[in-house]
Amino acid sequence: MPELLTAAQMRAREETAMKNGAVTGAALMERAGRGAVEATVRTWPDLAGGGHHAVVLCGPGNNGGDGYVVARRLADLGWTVEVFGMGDPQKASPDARLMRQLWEACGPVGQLSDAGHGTRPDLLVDALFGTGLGRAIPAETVTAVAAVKARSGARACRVVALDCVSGLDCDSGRMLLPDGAAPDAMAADLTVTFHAAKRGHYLGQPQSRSLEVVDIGLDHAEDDPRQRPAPGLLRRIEPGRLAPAAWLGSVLPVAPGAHKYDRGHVLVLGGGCGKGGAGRLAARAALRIGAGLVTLAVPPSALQENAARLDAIMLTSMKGPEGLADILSDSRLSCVALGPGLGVGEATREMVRQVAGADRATVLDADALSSFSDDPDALFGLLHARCVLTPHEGEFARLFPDLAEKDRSVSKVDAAAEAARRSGATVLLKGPDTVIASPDGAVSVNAAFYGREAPWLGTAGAGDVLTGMIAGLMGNGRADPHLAASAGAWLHVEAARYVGPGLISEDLPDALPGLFRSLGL
Ligand SMILES: NC(=O)C1=CN([C@@H]2O[C@H](COP(=O)(O)OP(=O)(O)OC[C@H]3O[C@@H](n4cnc5c(N)ncnc54)[C@H](O)[C@@H]3O)[C@@H](O)[C@H]2O)[C@@H](O)CC1
Ligand SMILES: [K+]
Repeated sequence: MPELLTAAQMRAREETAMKNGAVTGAALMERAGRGAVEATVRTWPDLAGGGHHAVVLCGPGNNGGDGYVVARRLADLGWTVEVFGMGDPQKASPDARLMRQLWEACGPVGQLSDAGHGTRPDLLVDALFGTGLGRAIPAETVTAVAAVKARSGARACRVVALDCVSGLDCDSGRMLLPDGAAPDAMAADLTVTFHAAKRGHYLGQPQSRSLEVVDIGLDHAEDDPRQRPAPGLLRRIEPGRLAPAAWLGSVLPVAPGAHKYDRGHVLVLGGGCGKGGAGRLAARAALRIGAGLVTLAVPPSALQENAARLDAIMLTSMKGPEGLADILSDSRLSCVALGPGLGVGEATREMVRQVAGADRATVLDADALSSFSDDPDALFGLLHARCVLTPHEGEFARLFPDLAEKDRSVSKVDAAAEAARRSGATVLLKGPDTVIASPDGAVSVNAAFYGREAPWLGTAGAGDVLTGMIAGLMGNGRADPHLAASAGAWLHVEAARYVGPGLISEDLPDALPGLFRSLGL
């Protein structure tokens, strides 16, 4: 699975290569600019060849340096290129200064304030700011981008951003914009980034429709998605260089000749009469993803309702928390999932105490988390390393108020990592950019961006299904909590995409067989 770098990690990679004498900064910049032009033409083949018109906006740093390379390369291809720059060239790095000079042999550099004059370009190149951004971008850059877009009238020109959309904090995914700017003021159609994607590309609201990573000749760390990510590095959940079947084959309980007991026995604690849908969704997902057996335990009053709805899922009666100890005494139960539909209060707290005390793989969601809003430390005191918490932002804020989204001073990655450290459990913080963090520092992100969008996954019960999927994966014992949560989150999005718009949560577990087939499993 590909790693996602912070700005500092990227700088360190570049500096190491330059110190080793493997490459010069100017050569990296040249490769970046050339790679950006190639990726642009690959994305829009109609832009191949000459005769097109580009406007390139160059910032004061090395991102601007990349922009001057792009301008020169496009001119070499026979394009008409207008370049507008900002900042004092004497203060730029030697590499950026060199690239500006090389461009100046081809054409002038105008003032950013003049970028609105002229005819509609075919391409706008945003080379204003990259990984060196330290604060909100200046208003003049937002004005210049708007002015070039306005040249285009109703037929918007294509926008390519070099390294990132200017204003993107490459570590947190936040947009650092001047007051009054629209959130999507700098939005691009394509981002071409260099060497590896940065964290910010996969966090928050994506500002670019697509993302291309181009190689600039730096070394890549070897990464095997079947292993835990190295602490300190953020991994994007994706099979990467492995085929999905090879990756998921290490996680899914599909070993030939396996007995149903080899595939795990998942216990789901379900809600009372009329509140059983969430538990049933989780139970069905656990069974569909491959658990050998799934038992749903419900209060006696809900037995009839559930008996009428279940076949392969076994049903047992549980007379409140007092009845749980007896059920948990079955040593073949390999994973317990609880929370969806359970209700908030002391009964649920007691169930969590007992389940955590049973020292089994455990997934805690929804009401199992919210029941500890008044005393999160009491929950953390119960948890162990085989627990996975699956909060959405609201549930997360109840357990970790100081890390809550609305006044989060750190990135979502750092918030989830701190939550995992504090709770001693793997924390899966939901969203289109789902972050999974474990107490040992392993962090992964599953982003439904860049062609993996599944907005229809925001539907009632989808979280209950995710709980069941992770429980099913943990129950068979082949995946540790981090890998099970990662694979569960990935499959959850893939299943939603497999079904498409119109999806309801009931569809998700039932999409798994077809999805598995399509993935070659
Ligand atoms: N270092 C290298 O060897 C390479 C760097 N590359 C490019 O270089 C970029 C990073 O370059 P830099 O570190 O120079 O960073 P940037 O080009 O992102 O910007 C840094 C410059 O902008 C100024 N600045 C930052 N925030 C500002 C704000 N809000 N308002 C006004 N000025 C602001 C800084 O003082 C500095 O002059 C990458 O994103 C990538 O595009 C690539 O060419 C690949 C090789
Ligand atoms: K940029």
